[in-house]
Amino acid sequence: MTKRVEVAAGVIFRGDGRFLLGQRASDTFYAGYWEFPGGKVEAGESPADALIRELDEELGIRVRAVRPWITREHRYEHAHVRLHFFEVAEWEGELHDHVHSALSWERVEAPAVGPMLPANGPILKALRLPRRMGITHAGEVGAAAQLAQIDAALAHGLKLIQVREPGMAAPELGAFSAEVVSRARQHGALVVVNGGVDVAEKVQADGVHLSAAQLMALERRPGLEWVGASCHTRAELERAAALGMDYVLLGSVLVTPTHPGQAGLGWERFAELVRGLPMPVFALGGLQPDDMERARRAGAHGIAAIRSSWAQP
Ligand SMILES: Nc1nc2c([nH]c(=O)n2[C@@H]2O[C@H](COP(=O)(O)OP(=O)(O)OP(=O)(O)O)[C@@H](O)[C@H]2O)c(=O)[nH]1
Repeated sequence: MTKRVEVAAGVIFRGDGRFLLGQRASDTFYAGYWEFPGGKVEAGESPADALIRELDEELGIRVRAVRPWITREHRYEHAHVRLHFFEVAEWEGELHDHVHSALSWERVEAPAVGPMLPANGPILKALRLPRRMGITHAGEVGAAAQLAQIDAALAHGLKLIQVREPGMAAPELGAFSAEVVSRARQHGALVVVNGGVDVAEKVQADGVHLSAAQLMALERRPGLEWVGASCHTRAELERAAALGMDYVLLGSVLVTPTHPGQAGLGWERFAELVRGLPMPVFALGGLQPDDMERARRAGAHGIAAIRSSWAQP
């Protein structure tokens, strides 16, 4: 039987948005491959404590705060590893590497070094996913007003939009989505369309967003670059993981104006539900831009919002 290994690894960002990779030394498995700093969890240690220890031993830095992010399993020839990825939120000290043959600060859009450890492909893809998702509500404000709000938000740096217009019939949804895609392209932003794979493909969106019901009925992941789904329960989250979704939305975290009588999950329950998942999770439901840190400390990749995404800054 292959041995099972728990590993903690950290994504360390610096001020210009680049993140750190290390090249494995010549006396290890996969020598020359690139990895996130980290290492094995020792008996009696939590993955977060292991990461703090490893980053001190490997890089000589003292980590003050980590955020749980994604957990993935991979079978190597030598071991079956479970990788607990964290984002390193606060650290001190100067980097002095003690274990890698080289270090490199890389851009999330396109890391230039390689090859990467085989388990890390989905992690690098997840890093490309923006932290904020704006969800449209043209059904409420009208298509022209929504497009104007999108232009303003794109100009202010929004990089991910979900077109969600349950009131539009297919032709109208197609025309509206095509408008959103053409505007987003000019800003290098991604668009996922909620409303079926056909519409998403027809308008050449970057991806498709599935409802929880569509997710539960799905047999295999559609072929678009980004496929995500809305989830409310652990069973839906597990189904999304099994089908290889690139991201999910989980909510409602707080009480929202659209569902006033419905209690929110709250951050504690949110954190419990997302623990150990292999894909990034956006927190959704009554959130404001400055809820970002709270969400990430609870294990979210970022936040998704309707109203607060389109409010004038
Ligand atoms: N640190 C780190 N390990 C990773 C990443 N991705 C990944 O698959 N791994 C795997 O997780 C394990 C990390 O263990 P390690 O770095 O403590 O140990 P190692 O393989 O160098 O061996 P050793 O400590 O026994 O000498 C290795 O099997 C490695 O291939 C990653 O991004 N960072």
